[in-house]
Amino acid sequence: MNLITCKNISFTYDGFPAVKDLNFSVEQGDYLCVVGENGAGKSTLIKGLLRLKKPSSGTISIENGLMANEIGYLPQQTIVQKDFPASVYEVVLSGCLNRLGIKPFYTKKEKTLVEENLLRMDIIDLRDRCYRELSGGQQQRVLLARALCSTQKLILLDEPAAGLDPMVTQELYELIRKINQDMEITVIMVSHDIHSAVQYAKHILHLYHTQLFFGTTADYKNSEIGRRFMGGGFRA
Ligand SMILES: Nc1ncnc2c1ncn2[C@@H]1O[C@H](COP(=O)(O)OP(=O)(O)OP(=O)(O)O)[C@@H](O)[C@H]1O
Repeated sequence: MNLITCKNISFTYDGFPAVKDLNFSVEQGDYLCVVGENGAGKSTLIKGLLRLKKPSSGTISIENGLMANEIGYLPQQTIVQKDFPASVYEVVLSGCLNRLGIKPFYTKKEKTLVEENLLRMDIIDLRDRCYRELSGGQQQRVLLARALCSTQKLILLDEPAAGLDPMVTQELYELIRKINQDMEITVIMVSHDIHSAVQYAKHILHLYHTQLFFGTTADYKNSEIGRRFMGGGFRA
């Protein structure tokens, strides 16, 4: 069953094309990696899926009862975000904002959800620590727990492993795999790490200002573009 269907979507900035003619769909339970070189249009697409940026043409259909505010999002980390002066608990609790509705305060239900996700991400011991004092890997676990408070259906991750050392990166990918397999949450992840992308993802979307490939990971590995990109010798 499709969760997201994109038909002929294009995005522009001030009239200049950023990425165009994207046609792909994401099924419930899928794990899609969006790959491509710098400036290919990956983050722009993520902003489109989050409704932060409107396509200049084409349609994005969000289906199967998924509301736009039920998407968990782990943004690309900026210096400012890394320096956020709040406790781990507060950062994770803020992921429940979309559940508040007209309620003025968080209830036991949201607080229980926060505890569950702190446990799932193995960061319960960090709950009272200041977010900005944590290591990069710990910060990403906090942001994953926050994203899981926002959704039971879909998480979007923009370069979650950027700046992490190889061991912490592997641990993070394993956590994301568990979120996908054990919690049955659909994953859409932007990644520069093509080798891990083909190790974990079920589908690959390769962009370079347009769609160069969309299909299963097995087909991507056997494709000309997949072989070239994995070999490091890719030029569009
Ligand atoms: N706010 C903006 N204003 C103008 N142009 C932009 C803006 N954001 C992105 N672009 C342009 O849109 C194109 C796609 O950028 P985007 O950030 O989506 O690529 P990306 O694949 O995510 O790159 P990276 O891997 O470096 O993060 C690029 O040509 C970029 O210069």
